[in-house]
Amino acid sequence: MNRRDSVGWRVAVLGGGAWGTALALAMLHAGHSVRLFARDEETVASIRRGENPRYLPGIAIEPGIEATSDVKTALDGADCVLAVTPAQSLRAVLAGAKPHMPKGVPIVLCAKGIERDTGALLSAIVEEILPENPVAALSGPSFATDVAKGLPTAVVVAARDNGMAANLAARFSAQNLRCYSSDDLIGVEIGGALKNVFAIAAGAVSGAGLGASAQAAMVTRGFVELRRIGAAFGARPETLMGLSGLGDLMLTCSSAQSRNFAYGLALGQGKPLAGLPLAEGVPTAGIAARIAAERGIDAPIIAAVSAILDGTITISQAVSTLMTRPLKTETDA
Ligand SMILES: NC(=O)C1=CN([C@@H]2O[C@H](COP(=O)(O)OP(=O)(O)OC[C@H]3O[C@@H](n4cnc5c(N)ncnc54)[C@H](OP(=O)(O)O)[C@@H]3O)[C@@H](O)[C@H]2O)C=CC1
Ligand SMILES: O=C(CO)COP(=O)(O)O
Repeated sequence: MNRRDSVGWRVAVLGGGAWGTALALAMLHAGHSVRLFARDEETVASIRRGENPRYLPGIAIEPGIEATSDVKTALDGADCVLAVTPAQSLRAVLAGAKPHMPKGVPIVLCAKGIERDTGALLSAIVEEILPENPVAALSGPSFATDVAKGLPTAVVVAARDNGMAANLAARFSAQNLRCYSSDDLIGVEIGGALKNVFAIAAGAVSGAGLGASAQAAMVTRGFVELRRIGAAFGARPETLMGLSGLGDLMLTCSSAQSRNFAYGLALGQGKPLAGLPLAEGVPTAGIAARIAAERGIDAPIIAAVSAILDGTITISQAVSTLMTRPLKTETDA
């Protein structure tokens, strides 16, 4: 669909954090009416006042966004639902929303992660809890503050059905949000989930003062691991070379604006980690390491990040282990 043909939808956003609020603004700017569900009354009250100081300080929230702490109200009459809570709480949020979920409307995953306890991709959770709703994912290089400020970026919207992906991409696109479409749902999910693990690693490399060369080498070899795991899940290589793999990796592995990078930075500097903002790569590292081990996928950087986060090895031990692995050709599988 050409974006000119799209008419305003009623979009429900589940999640009143940084990304939920930024996407609510983006949807408003794309011509939709928006209801945002936040479980926290104070967040609802702030958004109604025109701000979300806890999650998006300094950003004005336009009055068109209707905030509510009642999920039924948020979902009533929705044409489309954006799921924007952390990956580890998606299951609980969808279970709470299920009795009020309009039948057949697309659920668009905007979280990035793999469920820690089950190894499930987020699309599998939607399909399990809401089998009557088609699932899509929106991912790519997009810091919430950038999008909320209306700075330009490009993302990808994926669904198994190409027509649905193209329809959603057309409807979500606005002057400063260019949405590409893809039918590689799994590829888009894997790219977004795993880049967070390498963003933590990049931050740790920076924080530990290992140098820009080490950082570039680590991100490049991390991308090899991302592609290996992606291949095992059936992701297409070109998807992982795109916005949701390489694009998001470039963004979050190079900027302390990334919460995952900032988490790694603190780790590398030996600073306290308690109280830092959400870093999705933390739970995803552990489960990704387990998945790689179980499937026999060589992913030493993911294993190292997981072990560092568990406290079983130090960063310098991890570096030593990675640097003394047997030599091989660069393109070995
Ligand atoms: N921020 C960003 O730049 C981007 C984030 N993302 C992804 O989006 C997802 C959400 O991130 P983000 O919005 O930034 O996170 P935040 O930490 O900013 O906000 C999380 C929000 O989810 C809510 N929440 C958490 N658990 C539940 C629950 N069980 N039920 C209802 N609400 C819940 C929180 O509510 P409460 O305040 O009550 O705890 C809060 O409103 C993550 O997967 C992230 O990787 C993707 C692209 C960009
Ligand atoms: O995914 C993001 C940007 O695309 C946001 O990354 P962080 O969660 O690391 O801030």
